[in-house]
Amino acid sequence: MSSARSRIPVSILTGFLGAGKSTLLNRILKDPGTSDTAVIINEFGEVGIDNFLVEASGDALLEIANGCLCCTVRGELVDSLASIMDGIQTGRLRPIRRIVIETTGLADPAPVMQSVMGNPVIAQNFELDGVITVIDAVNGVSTLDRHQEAVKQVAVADRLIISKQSMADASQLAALKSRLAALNPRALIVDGDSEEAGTAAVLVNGLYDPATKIADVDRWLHDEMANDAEEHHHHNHGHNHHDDHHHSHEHHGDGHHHHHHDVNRHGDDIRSFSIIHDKPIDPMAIEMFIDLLRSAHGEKLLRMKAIVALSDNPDRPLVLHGVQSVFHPPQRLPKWPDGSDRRTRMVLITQGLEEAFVSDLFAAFTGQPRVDRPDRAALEDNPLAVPGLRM
Ligand SMILES: Nc1nc2c(ncn2[C@@H]2O[C@H](COP(=O)(O)OP(=O)(O)OP(=O)(O)O)[C@@H](O)[C@H]2O)c(=O)[nH]1
Repeated sequence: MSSARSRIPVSILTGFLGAGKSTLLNRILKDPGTSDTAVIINEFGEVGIDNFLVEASGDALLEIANGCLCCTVRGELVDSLASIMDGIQTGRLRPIRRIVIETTGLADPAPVMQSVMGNPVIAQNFELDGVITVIDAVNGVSTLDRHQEAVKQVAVADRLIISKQSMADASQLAALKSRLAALNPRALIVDGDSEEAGTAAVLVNGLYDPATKIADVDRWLHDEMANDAEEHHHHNHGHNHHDDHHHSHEHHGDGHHHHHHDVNRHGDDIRSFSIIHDKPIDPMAIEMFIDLLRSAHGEKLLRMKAIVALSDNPDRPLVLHGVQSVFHPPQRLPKWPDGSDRRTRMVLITQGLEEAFVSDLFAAFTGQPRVDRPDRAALEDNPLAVPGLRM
């Protein structure tokens, strides 16, 4: 497997939090043209949720959890690719014709691309075929204004897929398109609602060619190469485990990241944490919890994903998706995806919003008493009793 012709193409699917990457991937994977495609998913929160929302089957799906592909688990990406290669060569895996890597919404795509292009062993067997970036038609422009990662994701793309067009108006869409054209004039723009967007062909882009991108991309990729050279000594950074029920992965310059270029990579105040709850929750309580969170701090809520056990019918969990202050209509699943674990699991990615605020609010609504915090009855009477809720 060392000749250039037999290298396996790798497509990177990226896009900001909640843009619609998993939704698109699910559609693409239904195309028979992807039957020999393996999928690597990187989950940013510490509770696996994406792995059962993406409907790939069996050994063709690998999940890299507990960290972000672009920094903490970069080595794992290389390991995953190596193990896929080994599996094919030893016959443990059926032959694979393409790999899709779905990055987290906050991933800086440059180091992910660099892992494929820059590692000599990996580059012998795999080639980066292209970057597909999903952009949400409703939140796209404001996301690009606020998040450098999103700008990078757009700038490096070979194909830009605009999702949620039916939810946007014509002027929003026009503004987004002109912004995209300025950032990346060469990328193909595809309507996420079109049939084309859900086909295997979308994954095929031809070799990534830094020379055809705007100058900034060259610089990021160049920076990553320089950083790689100095990174070899130290790339183990730990996670911040609080207690059994709340885990956080904080991306800020507090010493988690021992190599300087990772400091502030995701901005000072972006954090990810999860909430797990054992008992079914009253539907009204969850609704009020979401409403309060959203009305008070919607802008700071970069992403929320949850599967919730409701007390009215605990056999049919509720799936919640929030992106900034936009919440998609909740979906009631016919049954639990993985029979054994029926706990409520919630992953939040916030910017400038403390975990304690969210977990205290959740505790108040689910009847777990906390010292010095209003309980649910008090909150229903007077929502402004929540500390931090007054704007
Ligand atoms: N109306 C509409 N909704 C969409 C579209 N694409 C995605 N969604 C909804 O947007 C929400 C987020 O979609 P996901 O596919 O989970 O987004 P993601 O980019 O994988 O999210 P992360 O993994 O958190 O980064 C879900 O509720 C989807 O149903 C679209 O084209 N139109």
